[in-house]
Amino acid sequence: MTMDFIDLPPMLDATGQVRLPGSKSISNRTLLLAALAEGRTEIRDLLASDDVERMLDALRTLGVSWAREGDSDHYRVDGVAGPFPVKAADLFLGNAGTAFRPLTAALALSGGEYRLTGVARMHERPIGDLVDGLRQVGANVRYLGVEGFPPLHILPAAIRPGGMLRVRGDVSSQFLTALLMALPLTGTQTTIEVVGELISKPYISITLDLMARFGVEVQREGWTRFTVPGGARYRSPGTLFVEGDASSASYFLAAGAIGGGPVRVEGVGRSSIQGDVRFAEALAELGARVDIGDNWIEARAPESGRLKAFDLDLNHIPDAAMTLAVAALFADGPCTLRNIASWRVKETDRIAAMAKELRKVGAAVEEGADFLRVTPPAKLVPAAIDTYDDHRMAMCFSLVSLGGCRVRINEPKCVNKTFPTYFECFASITRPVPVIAIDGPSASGKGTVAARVAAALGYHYLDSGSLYRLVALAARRAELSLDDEPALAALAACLPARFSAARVMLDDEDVTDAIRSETCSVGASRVAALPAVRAALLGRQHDYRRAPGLVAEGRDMGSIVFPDATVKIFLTATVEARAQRRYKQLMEKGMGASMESLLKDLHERDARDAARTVAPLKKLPDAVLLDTTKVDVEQAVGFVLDRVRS
Ligand SMILES: Nc1ncnc2c1ncn2[C@@H]1O[C@H](COP(=O)(O)OP(=O)(O)OP(=O)(O)O)[C@@H](O)[C@H]1O
Ligand SMILES: Nc1ccn([C@@H]2O[C@H](COP(=O)(O)O)[C@@H](O)[C@H]2O)c(=O)n1
Repeated sequence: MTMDFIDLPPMLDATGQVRLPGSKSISNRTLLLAALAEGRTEIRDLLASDDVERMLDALRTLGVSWAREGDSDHYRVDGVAGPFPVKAADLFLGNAGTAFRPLTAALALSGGEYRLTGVARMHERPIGDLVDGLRQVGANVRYLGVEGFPPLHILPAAIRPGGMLRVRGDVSSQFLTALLMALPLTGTQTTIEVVGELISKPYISITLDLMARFGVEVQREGWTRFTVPGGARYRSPGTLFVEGDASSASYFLAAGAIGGGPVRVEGVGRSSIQGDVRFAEALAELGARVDIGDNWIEARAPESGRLKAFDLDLNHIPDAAMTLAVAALFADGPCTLRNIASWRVKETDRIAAMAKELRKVGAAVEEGADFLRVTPPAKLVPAAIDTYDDHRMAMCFSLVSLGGCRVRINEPKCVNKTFPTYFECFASITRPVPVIAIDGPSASGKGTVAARVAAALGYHYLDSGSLYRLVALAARRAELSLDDEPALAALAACLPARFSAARVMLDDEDVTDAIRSETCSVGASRVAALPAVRAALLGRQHDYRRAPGLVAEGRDMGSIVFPDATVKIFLTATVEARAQRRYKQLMEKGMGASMESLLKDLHERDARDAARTVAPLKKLPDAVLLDTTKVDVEQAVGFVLDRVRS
């Protein structure tokens, strides 16, 4: 099976504005409350994502009528004014904790028979504390697999009126949320006592706030006792606007703090009911300059340019805290994230996953049951990041690209869980390090023009042909056959080559002239036709992309190596003109040559470069043609610079 991935190039900076998608926590809570309420609720700006779809699908199966206004994010839900009318159903809830837990509670009190299943990871996420709580009021909930975990079988039961039930608060606050939202279905006063220290309290605040908007005021004594009044019934508030997702805001605010900024997120602000808006405070403690309005937050890099090391208790912002773990890569010292044990039972074991992936980019990481300590590396290392079907892993690690380091995000579609357009939004506020790609046949003048353009712009310069020439030379010295693809690829992967000033070194030998010999030219063109050799040289070429920019020349710069190049030039000249230039060049270097053999060699190399199956030389539709047959070097350089500046 092939792995899907997205490659993020190193970014120059981050600045701009993002309209946030709706909050997942508010969207799924609002849908459930609207479904159980009396009357019609108009929900504006509902999040469009996998988790919300799971909830919408389930509600429809359970007999709730809802409709979407065209393609918009506006929905109309006709509440059923009490327990669900459909009394038997099988529900698949994916990996949506915000659907699974509250629906479990609401269905356990609905007097029907239901089976609730999810993806494999959902079946590894504990639910025993919620089931124990529901059993205390008489609910009949059974485990279909492992005791304490989904899938669940819910059966009709006589719910005992009133009284008291106890639930653990130190594993997931969603258990308490689920009970609170479901208990009004009993119609009797019930008090919930929280056992253990309640984690993620701000999420309970969201629950209480939304219940109140639907007409049910829960009495709270600290964070230990919650009383749902008798006779409480949900009533539609009419229209309800879903705030932007504060956890999703964290990636963009961190981008502003790391990549210069300012980056502004719209949809959350001072008046938000989401606990994760307090990520902005944490970022400010790291030295970022943060401004906040009623419905927006903006972040910029610290005055000093570098984030400060931190040691923070992040229990109140468990989701957004993940963003801080990656922001730690950009801090001026070791950073500690404390009180994050709940990460272990999320979409994946986030402490273990975060530690493993941070190490890949060069950080030193210490992990404990409920903490992470991240020591940033002196220099980030390009890596392929695994995402564990966890949207937040994918979104967090996009920030690595702001450290001048390319990063590959494996299985990026996991962002669909909460933010399907995440990578488009990230692209809209970031500027990749620009690349000018100049491709063309041998002796067309690519190298000469590219080097001058790079000098004029102060950019780095990549002569990709020299890498193939080096492989050919090293292969000859190692007496490798030019047909032995695996051996040549292994050689290419660890080529001991260095480029210093205008000299090319192989080990400690200056091979600048040696790689220009006709034998190396022919050898280069042969090894360049081997896919494994090309693949082995790809990462090395990508590493040339560094701020402030790169001019790269070769045969496949615009097509394969830097397909997102800002400017693509196909530089060519007639084969006769090219042969003459090469002849003159060799004569000037005191090297003998014959026009006849040069013409033959160019014809052969052109044919081989154009005919090979991998990365064949050809002009791309998005490349600009520059024929230099009758154009001198100055004019050619001017042409490219005009394109870059236009
Ligand atoms: N527009 C031009 N007019 C005349 N001579 C040129 C022009 N462009 C380049 N040259 C000369 O042609 C010779 C070959 O150019 P250069 O080495 O830059 O080509 P190249 O395309 O990089 O070749 P290769 O692919 O073999 O490395 C050089 O001596 C260079 O000075
Ligand atoms: N991107 C590239 C660059 C070069 N090649 C092959 O290497 C040979 C030598 O390149 P020069 O630019 O130094 O002439 C060339 O003939 C190509 O076969 C390539 O495939 N891709």
